[in-house]
Amino acid sequence: MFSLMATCCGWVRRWREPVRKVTLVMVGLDNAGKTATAKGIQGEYPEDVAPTVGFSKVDLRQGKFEVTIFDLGGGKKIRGIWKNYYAESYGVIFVVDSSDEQRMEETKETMSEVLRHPRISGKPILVLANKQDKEGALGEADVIECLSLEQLVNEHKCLCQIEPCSAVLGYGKKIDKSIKKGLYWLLHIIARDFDALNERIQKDTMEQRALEEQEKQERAERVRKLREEREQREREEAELDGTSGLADLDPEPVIVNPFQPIASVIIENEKKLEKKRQNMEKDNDGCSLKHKMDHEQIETQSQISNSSQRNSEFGLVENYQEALTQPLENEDETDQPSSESDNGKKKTKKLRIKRSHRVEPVSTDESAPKSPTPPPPPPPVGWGTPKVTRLPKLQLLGETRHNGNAKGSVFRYLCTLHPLLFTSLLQKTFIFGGLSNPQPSLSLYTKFSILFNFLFLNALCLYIIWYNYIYLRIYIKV
Ligand SMILES: Nc1nc2c(ncn2[C@@H]2O[C@H](COP(=O)(O)OP(=O)(O)OP(=O)(O)O)[C@@H](O)[C@H]2O)c(=O)[nH]1
Ligand SMILES: [Mg+2]
Repeated sequence: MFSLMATCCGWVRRWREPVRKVTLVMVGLDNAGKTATAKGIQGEYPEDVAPTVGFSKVDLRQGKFEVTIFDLGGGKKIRGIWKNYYAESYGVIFVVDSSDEQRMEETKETMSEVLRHPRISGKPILVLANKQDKEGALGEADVIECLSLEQLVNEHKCLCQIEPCSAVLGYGKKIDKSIKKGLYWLLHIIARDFDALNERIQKDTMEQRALEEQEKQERAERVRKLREEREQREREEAELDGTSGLADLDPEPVIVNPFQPIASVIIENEKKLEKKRQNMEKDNDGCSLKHKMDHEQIETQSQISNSSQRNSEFGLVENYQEALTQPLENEDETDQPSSESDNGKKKTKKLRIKRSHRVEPVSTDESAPKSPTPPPPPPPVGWGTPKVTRLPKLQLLGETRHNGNAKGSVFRYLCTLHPLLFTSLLQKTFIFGGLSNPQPSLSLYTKFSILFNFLFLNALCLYIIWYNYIYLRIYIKV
């Protein structure tokens, strides 16, 4: 009777207990099965899990506990973040891949590191020897032995429970009972020492937050200093640049600017051409005509360089020279008799263009016999816009000045534009034996067809005449 009453009192006491928020950390090497286990606890299908980068959070209600599990990524590079979660955790779930014997040493070191941490030492730890479903997986005793678990937990005064399990066997209510049992044990231990643990966690959390705040301020200070240093450096560099700008004024070897004005390049090219020509002159001293021609060429080139069509390319200048040389030479040949006959007249030089592909020998020998009928010189062409023989401006008929009357103009216009009229007239004479009838023996059918044709064409012509007459009336006051 008394025992029944005591049990009832226990139930009532537990029922009246406040809801406790508990935070747990789930750690272990990568690929151990942490996320699969967490998913199974949460009631989700534990397969199709990807490696955790950072952490994932699982919330569940277990009796009077609101449990939050931080499933932390187990990769080597992520393990550094584990310590950030130690302060607020009431206990640890350490997942071990029992089937991976080769990584047991690494697992042992990692576990030792965790338990050694001041914010974990003394807190309860649940070791899940996972992947028991796999062939060759180590049993509970082997895992304890491999990890030297007893020694570790004794060393760090941690209450420990090991559960051989498989995270993929089931999930939710059908989760592996070992996982469920292990979780109950952990929560039970936490509940038992909750007040002491809670006090420690509050303290550790405050310290952790203070530490984080301090680190944050230190980081901000570091960033500020770095920024100031950078700004200072930039200012100094700017000042240095300013002084170096003045230093540029000092006479120092000047690097020749490759981008020079186009005019200077042309002048330079002209000088080069002149030098070339002078060399050629030396080779041919006796030729005064050539000298004269060269002089003219140089003059012409200077005109070119002054014109708007300036070109800095040396090659192009040479092309112009070639184009100019040939006409000048030809001109010399053709103008020779006139200059001999009439020296007093002022000679106007005209540039003439020849087709570049036509090559004519330069006649340096003046005494050479000339052809009796020299070819007519090519038409003169200037460097400006060539003169075009313009067509007479089109005018309206009404605006043209004719000697005859306007009606005569209309008739001429119609007769010119519509030869059909004349065709029909010819047909008329042809059929009815007018002026000439070359085929008098035509059949009646042919005559009718021609007559029909004649009538149709006449009608068409009349329509055209009428249309033109109406159209032209607009322009001509008949
Ligand atoms: N056979 C078997 N496979 C499991 C078991 N638990 C997890 N796995 C598989 O092991 C692989 C890794 O599982 P995870 O849960 O991602 O491992 P983890 O510890 O979270 O890995 P990290 O997130 O990288 O730290 C997955 O392919 C799971 O399906 C198990 O009990 N048995
Ligand atoms: Mg994971």
